[in-house]
Amino acid sequence: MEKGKRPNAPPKKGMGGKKPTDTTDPVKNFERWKKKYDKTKTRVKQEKRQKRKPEWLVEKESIQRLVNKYNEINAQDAVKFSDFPISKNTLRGLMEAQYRQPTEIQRQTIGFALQGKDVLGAAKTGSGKTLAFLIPVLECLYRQQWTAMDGLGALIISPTRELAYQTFEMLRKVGKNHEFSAGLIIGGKDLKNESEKIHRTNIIICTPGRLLHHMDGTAAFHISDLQMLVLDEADRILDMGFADTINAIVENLPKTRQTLLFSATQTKSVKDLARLSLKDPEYVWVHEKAKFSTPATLEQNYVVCELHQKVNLLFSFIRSHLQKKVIVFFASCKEVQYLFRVFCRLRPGVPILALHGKQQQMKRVEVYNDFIKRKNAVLFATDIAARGLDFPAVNWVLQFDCPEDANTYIHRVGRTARYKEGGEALLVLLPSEEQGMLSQLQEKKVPIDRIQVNPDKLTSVQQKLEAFLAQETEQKERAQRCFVSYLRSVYLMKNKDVFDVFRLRLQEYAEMSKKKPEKETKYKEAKKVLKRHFQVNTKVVFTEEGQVVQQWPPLQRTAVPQPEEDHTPGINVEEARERLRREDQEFDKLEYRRKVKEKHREKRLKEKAARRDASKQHNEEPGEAEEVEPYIEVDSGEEFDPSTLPDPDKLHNDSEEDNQMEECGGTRKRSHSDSSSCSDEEEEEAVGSRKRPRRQAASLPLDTGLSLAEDEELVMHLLGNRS
Ligand SMILES: Nc1ncnc2c1ncn2[C@@H]1O[C@H](COP(=O)(O)OP(=O)(O)OP(=O)(O)O)[C@@H](O)[C@H]1O
Repeated sequence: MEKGKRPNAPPKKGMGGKKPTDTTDPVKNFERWKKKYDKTKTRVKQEKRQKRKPEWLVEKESIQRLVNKYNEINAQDAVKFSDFPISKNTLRGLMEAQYRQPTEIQRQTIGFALQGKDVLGAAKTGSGKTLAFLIPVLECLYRQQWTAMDGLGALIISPTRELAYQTFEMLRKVGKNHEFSAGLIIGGKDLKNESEKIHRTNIIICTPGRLLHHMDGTAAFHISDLQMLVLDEADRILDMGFADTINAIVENLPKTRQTLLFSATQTKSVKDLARLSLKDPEYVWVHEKAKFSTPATLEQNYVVCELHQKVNLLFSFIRSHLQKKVIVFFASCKEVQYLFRVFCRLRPGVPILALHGKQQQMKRVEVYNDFIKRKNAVLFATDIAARGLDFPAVNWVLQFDCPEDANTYIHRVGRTARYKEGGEALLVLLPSEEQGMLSQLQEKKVPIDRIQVNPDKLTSVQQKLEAFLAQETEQKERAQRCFVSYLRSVYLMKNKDVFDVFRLRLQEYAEMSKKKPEKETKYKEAKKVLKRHFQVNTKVVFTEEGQVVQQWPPLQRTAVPQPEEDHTPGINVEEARERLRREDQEFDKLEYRRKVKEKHREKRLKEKAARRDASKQHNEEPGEAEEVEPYIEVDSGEEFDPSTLPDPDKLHNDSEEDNQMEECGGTRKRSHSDSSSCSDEEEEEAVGSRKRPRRQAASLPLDTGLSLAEDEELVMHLLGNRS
């Protein structure tokens, strides 16, 4: 008997009142040992068997285990990516790229997509839509153990090259542990090289025009096994005139595919596209009930500013935000090109970059990467940068020109305040645009306040601009074209409540200011400017015999007699301005007369052709009614189609900016770039209805697509304002 123990004391109770294990009973001990031994033996046996299995079988079994869990997915409870039945390879890729927890759109989409459903997804800008479709793409191909031999498995269509490039980079990051091949098929790259590789590519990220090109012309391009189609920024794809292209592409894809369609904004055309391309889709509209349609961390304001003060406002803004990263949006390529040059010369003290649709592809990528890397810089851009681009740490978005509509506004401001970060946005409105734009923004749940700018506090760059223009005829020409291009873009805007070219105060804008300072002051100012040694870029081309070749676009020939030579030192700005004004008037009148003549001639030809057709039809039997195809209509058709308008510069066969300064600020660097003018909807791959008339326009006399009376009204208005 043990010391201190009462003989009749009850046995001590363990947890739950169980009796303590009796270690003295040999039979029970043996049974316990046997059980453990059997368990270990089975495990070891299993492991051995597993080891003997070929790798593909092990993988197949693990895939099957994942697939079995698809029906149990509970998106509401998913906190980490690992809460979804996702392959180890994808999970590792996500972790390595520092993505641990899914965002709302990812949480709500991934489950449906894994279950094989079609999804129509919408969420605010910067909310992580890219991963919401990249993860299902990777899983879809992994599930099927897709290899290079299987060819194309997934197709991701983006509206712009930059967005396609960005998605490609993201795919490379999160998909790096898989063995799929991926390719970027966008315009501006070597078509032959693409064609050679295309049949071995499993995931293609592309822009619509280029894709159609390959579908039509590359023999090795097979899409019959396609498993998944993704349409990213679908509304933008349609806005850019790619509806027919997308229709043609979708028609050629196998019906058994899965389709995911994403956009930050929903439009009627997206719904039409969804109807045609998706089967019983799941609608994932993450922020449908949100109070505002823009990120909560974004602060938004607008200012009302007269047209002729806008450049001063921009300069003053940049000067007071030198340590920030800013994107400035303009309405057309011409404006970006012209103001980029002007601001380079003004040297605001921060690097300025320019991104627009008519730069060479290499240049575009270079600018894109450059802006990503910089801590403080200003990017002048057209709407090619408005959608989807994920530049890190952008502090400000300034909209120099009013956006086409509230959706474009939302996408533009979405370049800042991305994924939980903060950001600020400033919209510059003309007095005539204020009411119409504000009511649109309110309707779209955009919280925006008006702020006042004291005009006296603005730095005027007026004098400097005048000095540049007086120094450089070419620059003056660009300014004119920028002006016309701006007016044209305003004239072509559909929403006339906001954009009314006839309410613009053009005279002030054309002259920048009516105020005439003292003559002496101007002279002094011009001398000061000269002292600062502004470099003037000129390009002179010689023939082999050493003769100077006429520049292209042709310089505006002098239409007024040359004044006698002025021997005063420096520039007589007043005199130069007056002469330029008179030249403009004369030149415009001559041009106008020529265009009207052309127009009449063209009209006569058209009428003749119509008469010929009519008589032909009369002789023919009446045919059957045209078959109606279920294609998507983007526009109502009542509206005027701006794509039928040529760019005024196409008439000049614009190849002006060979020797363009592409970046300026701290360091000045010269580089070659092709650039001609375009407004930005003119992404050069646009092969749909928008592009073709444009190409023809380059060789035809000016056809604005408007009626003769409308043409005359617009031109008379412009001339009237300038005389
Ligand atoms: N789960 C996540 N965890 C952390 N960061 C994320 C996550 N998902 C996305 N991000 C980051 O959020 C940013 C925005 O993502 P993304 O570009 O996919 O947004 P978006 O919704 O497509 O925006 P937009 O509508 O402007 O195209 C990116 O920088 C991305 O790296």
